[in-house]
Amino acid sequence: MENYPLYQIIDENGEWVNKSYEKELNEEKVKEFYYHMLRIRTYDQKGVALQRQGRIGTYVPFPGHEGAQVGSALALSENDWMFPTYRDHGASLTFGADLDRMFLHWNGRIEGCLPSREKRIMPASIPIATHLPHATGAAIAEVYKGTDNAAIAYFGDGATSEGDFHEGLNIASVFKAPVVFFNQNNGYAISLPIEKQMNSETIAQKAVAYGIPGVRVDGMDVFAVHYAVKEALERARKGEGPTLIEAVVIRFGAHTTADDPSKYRDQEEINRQKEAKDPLLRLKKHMQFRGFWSEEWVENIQSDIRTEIESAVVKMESAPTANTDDMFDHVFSEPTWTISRQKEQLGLMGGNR
Ligand SMILES: Cc1ncc(C[n+]2csc(CCOP(=O)(O)OP(=O)(O)O)c2C)c(N)n1
Ligand SMILES: [Mg+2]
Repeated sequence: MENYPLYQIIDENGEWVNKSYEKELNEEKVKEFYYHMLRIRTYDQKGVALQRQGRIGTYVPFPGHEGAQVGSALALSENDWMFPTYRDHGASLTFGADLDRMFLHWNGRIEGCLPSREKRIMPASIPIATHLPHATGAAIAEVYKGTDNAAIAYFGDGATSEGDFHEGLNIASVFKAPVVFFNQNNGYAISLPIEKQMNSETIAQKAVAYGIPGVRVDGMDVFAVHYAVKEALERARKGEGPTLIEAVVIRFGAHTTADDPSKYRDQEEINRQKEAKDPLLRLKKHMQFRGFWSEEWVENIQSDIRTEIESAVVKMESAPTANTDDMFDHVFSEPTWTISRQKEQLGLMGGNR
């Protein structure tokens, strides 16, 4: 742990721990962070509500992760590559994914599942860690093309126990690929606590095995995440290779809406943590003491965000029902016989075309 101290810029009271970026963190920039965190939280609340009302399928909530997702996404440059997981739609939205299409994704429409047209954002990886070698490949391709674009891969603590994590980091370090491995350590892989998942004290220390820098950052501190990722991206663009960042976060909600966390976590403790550690609350306290906070400003942005989200929901609900053929048509460019057979069987069972 001593070798990987937790990097912080503001503490739980919103006060400075480290003033290195004080000048850059002016009112406009601080408000930009808050705006995006509020936007993705509002989106997330809508996602859970829609699932509970039976209007979308399973939804993956991310409260507690807002600082990590916004801080990292706002560190990227226009043409960088983002490789998110199922929990990182907050990061995708912040980087520029289309909100309307994000809701279509939850409704099973194919338009919502294809790579983003707006930005270099890959479809969310549901298989754990399989996208880490892909991110490494995209980063190496940018080196071949002679650009200074980089890639960022998002993944959880559980993902670091997968072979693909090792393969992605190993090859990236050998080729000095411009990629940032951005881990959100929320201490759980579904219901499995981290102590039962791994024997290492931190995730950052796993960087040693690949000869790359490992950075441990307070993931509830949006500023600390932002500058840790920015510094890693700068190293990547200079040809200095990958970095492993461990952002320590608390997942306030369920793993997905199909999970009941009261079976394996003390809900009272979570409620205490929400009050003490919420990344939005921390930023609000910081803004208050710097005189940047205004209720009127928050009400205005909140109202704009609600309008934007409600309009996306209307578009989602007026879109045609998802076509079951889409599940098969986008797996291979030429379908294998097993895929063709499954598609035919589902059609006979009354698949939806
Ligand atoms: C290759 C693979 N194995 C197992 C699963 C089932 N699974 C879904 S989420 C999950 C836990 C992942 O935990 P973590 O990496 O910590 O991410 P988090 O959900 O906490 O964001 C598992 C095992 C999967 N999706 N893919
Ligand atoms: Mg986890």
